[in-house]
Amino acid sequence: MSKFGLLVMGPAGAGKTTFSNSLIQHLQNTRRSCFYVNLDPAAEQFSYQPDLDIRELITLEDVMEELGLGPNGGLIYCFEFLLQNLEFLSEALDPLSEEYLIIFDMPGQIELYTHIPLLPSLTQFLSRQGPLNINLCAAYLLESTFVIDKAKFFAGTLSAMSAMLMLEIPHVNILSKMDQVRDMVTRRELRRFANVDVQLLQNDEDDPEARANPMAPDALMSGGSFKQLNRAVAQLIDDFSMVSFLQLDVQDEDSVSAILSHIDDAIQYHEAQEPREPKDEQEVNYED
Ligand SMILES: Nc1nc2c(ncn2[C@@H]2O[C@H](COP(=O)(O)OP(=O)(O)OP(=O)(O)O)[C@@H](O)[C@H]2O)c(=O)[nH]1
Ligand SMILES: [Mg+2]
Repeated sequence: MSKFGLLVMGPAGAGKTTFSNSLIQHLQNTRRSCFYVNLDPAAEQFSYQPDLDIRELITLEDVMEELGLGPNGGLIYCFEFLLQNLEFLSEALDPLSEEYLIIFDMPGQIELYTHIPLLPSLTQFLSRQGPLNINLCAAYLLESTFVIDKAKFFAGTLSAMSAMLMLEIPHVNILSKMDQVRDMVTRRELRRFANVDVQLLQNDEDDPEARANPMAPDALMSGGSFKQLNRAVAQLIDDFSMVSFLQLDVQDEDSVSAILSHIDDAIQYHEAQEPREPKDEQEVNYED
């Protein structure tokens, strides 16, 4: 039988730990079991004490001090060390039953999600292709405040897409910290960002505000070669047409619950919890 797990990923400060905590709170409120794994070797404080913590194996601080590495090199060393000591994960996770949702709270270094092949190796080990046989889903968080600066938003969208393509596991993208943008952007506009309407990236050519303030980020985006780059990025995202975002407000339990429903669907959690039908007696007789 397989287990269930969620990799909470995304750039630094996107709200991964806060989301993990609100998810744990919601799971507890709805009497579901969860197992919280911190995989950030530089994490400092937690509202919920992790059930398993990479810092018991290795910490970024020790690596930086003892090997003289910087924070990014140090993080890569920590993940390589984890991959050489996978029994640290399997000893804790193997005994868990399929009722548990295992939440992996990941670090925010963006290179982990773009070009370094450490996460694919880790997911391979955790997922159904590996010995732990976990039905895994990735949740990629992007700060909703990025919608204020379209170039930033689309750069973030590309990083989400890169993680999706690299990990090859079910994936939900989430715009986090929605409380921070509700008063700044209309619902209609937010919907366009959530559905990744690539026209948003191309419309600035006719934007009078951009023309009035040529140094504003949106105006810079409409300059010659940048315009061409934007068109190419828009085309790329459009070609894949598989990026959209759910909207998360951690203060609102309904919002957390709606996101969990998407995750449950992706990992087919409820199907596994349904009691299995006893074999039809007639069918057994017929087979006999
Ligand atoms: N207003 C608001 N602030 C938030 C929300 N989620 C997180 N924050 C704040 O954003 C900051 C970063 O949140 P974290 O949850 O630590 O983000 P993280 O992605 O785990 O960060 P790293 O692990 O350092 O990459 C903290 O100051 C949080 O209080 C949110 O939904 N709304
Ligand atoms: Mg964190």
